[in-house]
Amino acid sequence: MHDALYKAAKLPVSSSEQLLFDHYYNRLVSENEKYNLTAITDEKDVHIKHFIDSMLIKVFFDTYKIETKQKRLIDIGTGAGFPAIPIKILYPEIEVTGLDSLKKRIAFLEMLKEDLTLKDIQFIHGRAEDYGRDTLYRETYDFAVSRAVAELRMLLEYVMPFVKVGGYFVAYKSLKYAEELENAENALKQMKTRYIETIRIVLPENSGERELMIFQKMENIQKKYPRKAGMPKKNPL
Ligand SMILES: C[S@@+](CC[C@H](N)C(=O)[O-])C[C@H]1O[C@@H](n2cnc3c(N)ncnc32)[C@H](O)[C@@H]1O
Repeated sequence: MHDALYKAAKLPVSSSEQLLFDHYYNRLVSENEKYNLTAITDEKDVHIKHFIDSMLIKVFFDTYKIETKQKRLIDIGTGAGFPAIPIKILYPEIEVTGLDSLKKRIAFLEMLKEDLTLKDIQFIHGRAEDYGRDTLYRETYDFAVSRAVAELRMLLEYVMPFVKVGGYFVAYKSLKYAEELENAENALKQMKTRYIETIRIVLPENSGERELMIFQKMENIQKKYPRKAGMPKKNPL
């Protein structure tokens, strides 16, 4: 149990939720070799840098007084489930989708979903650029999140096609966020997205800081976006 860490981060995690995180930790470490999940394996570090870090979206929800009932959230490039799964544990009422282009990681997440008996969460295997054109997913999410996937100008083209008009994108970034923002002027324009602000949060135990960049989609985007898989990276907006 890592009660004190969660308290220090002002995260109201119950003892049953703590047990889920303990279980998640054990699975991450025991399956790491097979699925190539994380470079961080020290127990306390995983709690801070993966679990607590992922749940920092709470600061955004609280600051903007956002109602989370009957809302849908997608995590682009979720990897071993970050930030999607800790968000699901803290906000069970949110319907969550985790998308990743690595099939192995999706297999791990399916196993974890059973293990933790998580409900209303789905994992999809494929490229963001492909699913972003699929009408089952396009412009159907209230919130999108993404951590450690791509530079902002590429990331906006991956992510914003999924977000409803009026919905938010919370990009989990670090210190270089201002430089990335400067380079994203055209991407923001094409993605009909406005940058609102960056919320800076210090992690417990001197474990660094997190910058949450908040964006909002203002209008539908042109059908030609996202461009075909690989293009946003090869020729960023
Ligand atoms: C460095 S990992 C980060 C994983 C997780 N978000 C985290 O913070 O621990 C980046 C992940 O993004 C996925 N990814 C990269 N580009 C993608 C794309 N275009 N569509 C879907 N997934 C992508 C990769 O497969 C990988 O699992």
